[in-house]
Amino acid sequence: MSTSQTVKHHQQLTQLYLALSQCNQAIVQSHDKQALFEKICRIIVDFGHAKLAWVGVVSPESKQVKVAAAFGSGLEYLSKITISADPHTPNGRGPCGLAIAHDQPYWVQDFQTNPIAALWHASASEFSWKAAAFLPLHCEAKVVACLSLYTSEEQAFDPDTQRLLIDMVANIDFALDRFAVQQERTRYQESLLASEQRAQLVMENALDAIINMDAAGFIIEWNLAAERIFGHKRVDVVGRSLGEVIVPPAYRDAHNRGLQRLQRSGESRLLGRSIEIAAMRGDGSEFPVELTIIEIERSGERYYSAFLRDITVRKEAEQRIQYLANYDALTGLPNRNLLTERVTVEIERAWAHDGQFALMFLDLDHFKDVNDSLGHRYGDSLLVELTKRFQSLVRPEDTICRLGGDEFVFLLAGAGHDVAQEIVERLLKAIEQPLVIDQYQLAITASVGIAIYPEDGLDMESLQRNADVAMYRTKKESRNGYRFFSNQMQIQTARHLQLVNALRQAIALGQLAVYYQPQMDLATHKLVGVEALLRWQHPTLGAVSPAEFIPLAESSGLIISIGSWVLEQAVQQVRHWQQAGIDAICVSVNLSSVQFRNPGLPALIQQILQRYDVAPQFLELELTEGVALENPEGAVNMMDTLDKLGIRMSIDDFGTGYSSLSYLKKFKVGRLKIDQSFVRDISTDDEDKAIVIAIIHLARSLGLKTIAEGVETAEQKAFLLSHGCDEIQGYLLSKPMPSEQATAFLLKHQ
Ligand SMILES: Nc1nc2c(ncn2[C@@H]2O[C@H](COP(=O)(O)O[C@H]3[C@@H](O)[C@H](n4cnc5c(=O)[nH]c(N)nc54)O[C@@H]3COP(=O)(O)O)[C@@H](O)[C@H]2O)c(=O)[nH]1
Repeated sequence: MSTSQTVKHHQQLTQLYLALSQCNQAIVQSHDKQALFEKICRIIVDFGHAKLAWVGVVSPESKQVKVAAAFGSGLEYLSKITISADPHTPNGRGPCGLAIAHDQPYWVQDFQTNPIAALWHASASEFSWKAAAFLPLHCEAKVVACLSLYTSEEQAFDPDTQRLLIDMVANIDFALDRFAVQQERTRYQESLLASEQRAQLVMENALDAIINMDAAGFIIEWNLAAERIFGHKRVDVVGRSLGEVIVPPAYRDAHNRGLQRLQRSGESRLLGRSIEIAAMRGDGSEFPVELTIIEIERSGERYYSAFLRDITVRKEAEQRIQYLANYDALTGLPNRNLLTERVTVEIERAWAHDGQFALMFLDLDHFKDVNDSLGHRYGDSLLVELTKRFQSLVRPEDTICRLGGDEFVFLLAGAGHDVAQEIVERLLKAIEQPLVIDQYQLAITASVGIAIYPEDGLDMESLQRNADVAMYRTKKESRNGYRFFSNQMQIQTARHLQLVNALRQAIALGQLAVYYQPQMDLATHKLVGVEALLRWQHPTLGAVSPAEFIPLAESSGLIISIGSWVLEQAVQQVRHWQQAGIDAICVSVNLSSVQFRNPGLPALIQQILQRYDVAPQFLELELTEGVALENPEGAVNMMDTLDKLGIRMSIDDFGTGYSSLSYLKKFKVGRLKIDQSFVRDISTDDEDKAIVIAIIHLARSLGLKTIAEGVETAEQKAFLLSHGCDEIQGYLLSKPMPSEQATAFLLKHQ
């Protein structure tokens, strides 16, 4: 190198050192990379004798290099070019792109001729650039930008210059790292601030009480919800122990023990779990809360956040639901659910100690009448009043349950037959005492059935079923009384079930038949009628008595279809007889109360009579006293309607029931049938004689005829004739006969 060249080189290096020192000052003074890039470009041009310097930032996604800062001549050149760092595109394979892609400085000492810079030769000659350098800039060890500088001299970047520029770039890299750290720190601080502000907002607007404590359990934060829920102001509680402020005295020891364990071992059964506990308000009142505690570690210190929700309303609702699930809303008595639980406990107890207990079913007699006549309000009041009486009569260990309606069940703990009997008699006596509700004096009775564990059942279901069976037996036989369950009842219940099931199909299977028993006028000795009597011949059960199956047909509702069928058979039979020349015979058909209450009865009878073209006076309906007197007003109306249709009616089994003479006068009946129980011993029993004579006189005074049933002997017949009885029916004449036999009988005796 010549002397002049050496001097020039020396000057050039001096300039570059100056540029490096300026650059370092710029690094110290700049607060962000944009400002730094701008200063760097200016320094390189001003002190480094470059014609142009620019910094291009690489987009991580598109790899496009965008000018971030530039200084020097030929700035317009930068607006024309597109540079990329993607080596798959032509402008990505230039010196700038390669420097970025390979992460290495790229020195182009002959910029106007070097083929790598071919795309930029024209611009280079336009702006007289001879050499150029491209140096990747880094941030956190990644290439993020490129510093490009152009000189007017070829071969401008000798090794010393290159080293100085590389040092400069290393310093810029250091500055970029620092900016990144600062930026990250600023972002973190901003987000920390934001999250603290958010946390504060959440805390103050939370519906739940949020209480922060230090590790010793002293309150450090107390939000607005805590003020509202506990009735303590923040200023009054911060610094105080949580236990002292919100834990009721009864639980404070336990709270303190838990806190000590937490301090000792860092463990608590409460941490991170949600539990329900009792808390205390400022006024000392206790209330239930749901509590969750979490642990927070801040700068090596442990803190605790307690979240507390007032669950008073929820607890009350739960208690109400629990109550409704187990108690009857009207009387407050346990319901079936609770009874089941208590019976289960009682069974376990009795099983373990070889003990016993009683289950008692109580059903009020004719309670429906109270509801129907006075309204449900009175029905309800009656149940409530009776409940009070029951409660005063049982022992504390007993359970009274209302199943619904007028059905009560008593679980008499440890009670055997004698205790149960003593209690039920007390109860029945108490029920009988009239109850005064408003202006009404109500008299009611009850029917009770009792089953004893273990003889009448080992489980709730069988005890309940058997007590029910016994109760129904009481209802059927007497009402206002009680029965203990017996095996006989069980057998009967099973038979009843069997009969009802068989009866359902009896008509369809042709098992039913109507028999006819003749009736004779005592004065004329002429046959005046027949009674239609139903017979059931079952293939395996044999002949089933109507005395047994008619009540079952009534209680199961089957009597409606069976009764209609009997009516139709009887009327059809009359038609056949009339066609056969037997024309003065009236058929009497027994009518059950269920049929008699059916408003469709008159229309049904009319249809049947029309269908067989039989005049109404050839049909008589036999009603028992009970049927007629169950609802006398309704009976009078029904009888009036039937009477208007020309149908005859009689009162069956007269004398066995309680006859109201005032109603009897209003009933449109033509005959009273003297019950066979009075006829049976008429020759020997003076009382029966007197009753029969009285019935005959009564009938006569009301303008009614009398017919005696069950007449078996000539003696009975003679007695009845001598006392003015009009007609007789009984084995003396004939037993009930099937249709053909009855036809032959009538033909023979007419
Ligand atoms: N609702 C309906 N009830 C009916 C119907 N068919 C019959 N019944 C009722 O069933 C009860 C029993 O009837 P039954 O076994 O037929 O007994 C009747 C006669 O057979 C019997 N009787 C007749 N004469 C004598 C006699 O001289 N001695 C004697 N020991 N028994 C005799 O008496 C019963 C008469 O019944 P009733 O006149 O109706 O009181 C019975 O209550 C029938 O009413 C039906 O279709 N529907």
